[in-house]
Amino acid sequence: MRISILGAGSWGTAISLLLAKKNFEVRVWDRNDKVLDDIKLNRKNDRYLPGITLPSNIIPKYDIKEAIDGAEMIVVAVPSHAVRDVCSKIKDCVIKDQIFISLTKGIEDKTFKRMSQVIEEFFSENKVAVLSGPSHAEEVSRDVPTAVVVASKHEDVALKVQDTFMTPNFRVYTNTDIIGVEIGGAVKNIIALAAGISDGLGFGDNTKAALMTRGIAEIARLGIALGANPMTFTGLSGIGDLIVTCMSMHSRNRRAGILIGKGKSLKEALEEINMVVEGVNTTKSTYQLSLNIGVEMPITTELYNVLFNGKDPKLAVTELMQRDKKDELESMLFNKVVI
Ligand SMILES: NC(=O)c1ccc[n+]([C@@H]2O[C@H](COP(=O)([O-])OP(=O)(O)OC[C@H]3O[C@@H](n4cnc5c(N)ncnc54)[C@H](O)[C@@H]3O)[C@@H](O)[C@H]2O)c1
Ligand SMILES: O=P(O)(O)OC[C@H](O)CO
Repeated sequence: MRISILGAGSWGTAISLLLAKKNFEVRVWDRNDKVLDDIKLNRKNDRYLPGITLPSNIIPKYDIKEAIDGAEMIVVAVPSHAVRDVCSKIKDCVIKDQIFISLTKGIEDKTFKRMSQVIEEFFSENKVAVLSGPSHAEEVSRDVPTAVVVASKHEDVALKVQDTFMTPNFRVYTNTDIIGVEIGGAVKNIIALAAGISDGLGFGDNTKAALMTRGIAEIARLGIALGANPMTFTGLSGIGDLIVTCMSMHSRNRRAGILIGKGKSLKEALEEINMVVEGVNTTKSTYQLSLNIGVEMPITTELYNVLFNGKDPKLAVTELMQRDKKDELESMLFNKVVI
């Protein structure tokens, strides 16, 4: 089988390697020719996944149309702000049997669409799946045991993707709740940024546990309001991805947060990380979405003010701590409005 990967960043490259080890023909496209040159000439991607050798059945393609030609699956691995543009580049050459798999974690600015919805807007006749869960590229590329989830409205597609991606060290579960899987994967990046800020400010494990627990409560509140199954937030793309992103030093979101907590500006932090920090754009879109649909998201709101209104992170923490007194179970009664 031929599989096309659009985006040779860390995750696109790690997934290319996983699929290449399964002997698929993997065609990789990236907008950055230097990355493709490195794969072609040196069998490496030093910019995004240093120290990993890439086999010869990962074939770099400089022309995106050539990259998707004859592919049974098209894997979208670009940052969320680029998904619409990439879809528009291939809109005239996709055929309806090709399955899309989104690896991207984000909510589009202004439209508030999940990534699978952006893809479906262009390719309404194609089936779409989403692969998400706690999975840092650096560990997957070293075959560290990892469990993820594939979600699709179409069970046959979820099962096919599960078969295609599963390895002895990469365990893939299926889930039909694509809304919950995408909201969990996108919004945990907001909480990971906040957790990093807490670490950077020198707060402790108690603070981070509080952020994570109250974080999953607000992620679930939003997801359920959008029609997700509450159980999804107890799973790999809910609490699972939240744990790995808030705890791991591989996480770009957490690392950016640490830098901000230590006093760097958002711009300085992003320059230092030099890879996509999805939580920044997702904070903007999610904050606006939560206002639009009336879902209370206090951590997201405070982070929005820190990132975009210059609020002192310490004051944000103080204000989170001093909100009105609450009953825990009542505060977790989820909004039933479905939009
Ligand atoms: N890195 C991980 O461990 C990991 C794991 C799971 C999911 N993800 C998700 O995968 C997505 C991609 O992340 P990544 O870690 O591979 O990012 P990255 O920063 O490592 O690489 C980004 C890639 O996207 C390309 N790109 C950037 N802007 C573009 C544009 N405007 N048009 C086309 N291409 C563009 C870059 O050339 C680069 O190849 C994100 O949504 C991320 O949340 C990442
Ligand atoms: O490095 P991050 O923070 O973008 O997180 C990567 C993945 O989403 C972890 O599952």
